[in-house]
Amino acid sequence: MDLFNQQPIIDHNLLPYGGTVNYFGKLISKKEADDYFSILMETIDWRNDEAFIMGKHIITKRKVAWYGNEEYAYTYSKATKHALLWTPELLALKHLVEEKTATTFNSCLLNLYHNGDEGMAYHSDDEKSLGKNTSIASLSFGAERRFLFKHKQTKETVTTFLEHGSLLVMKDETQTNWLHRLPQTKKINTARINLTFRTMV
Ligand SMILES: O=C(O)CCC(=O)C(=O)O
Ligand SMILES: [Fe+2]
Repeated sequence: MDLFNQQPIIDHNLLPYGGTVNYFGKLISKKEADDYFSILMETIDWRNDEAFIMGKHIITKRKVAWYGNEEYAYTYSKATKHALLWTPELLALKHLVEEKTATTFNSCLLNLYHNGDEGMAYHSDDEKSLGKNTSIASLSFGAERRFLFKHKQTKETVTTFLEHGSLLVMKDETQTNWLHRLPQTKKINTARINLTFRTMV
């Protein structure tokens, strides 16, 4: 056994209480992450996200896509979406993430932020279709962006950075007790792709 070539055990929790967030850092080399970024840009069926919020039809600047083991249907903000079937690259990334986290996932929500003008407001991924205390594994490619957590009761915040080729895992009661967001920033004018692997129940 090569003791110097072992993967470090990721047991550091970014959250002080009420959930578990593990940041695995750069899991994928720069070269490979660059390749994934270009391939995902080209092969994913990117669409502007639609929602009906307080009677208004909203179309986001950010683009999204949804892939899975099956053509799952999912309704949120009164818009119904259907999952597409895995592309070869998404399937390879799913296997990599499953191996690192010892968890299985059956779907993936993808986000494309063209630049720092685009972000995501505070929310929890606590929809019924995800079940309680679900694990969500988030892979990032492209521009490094800040990522924040805010506790629903104490309002305490935790901040981290999501690097090119990195993996972040949110699990246990994280979605019950904490919100998360990707803040907009004037400092970034390049694109970021994010993949969140999830388990639909
Ligand atoms: O872009 C990110 O890192 C987070 C995306 C996110 O929170 C979500 O899709 O629910
Ligand atoms: Fe989220």
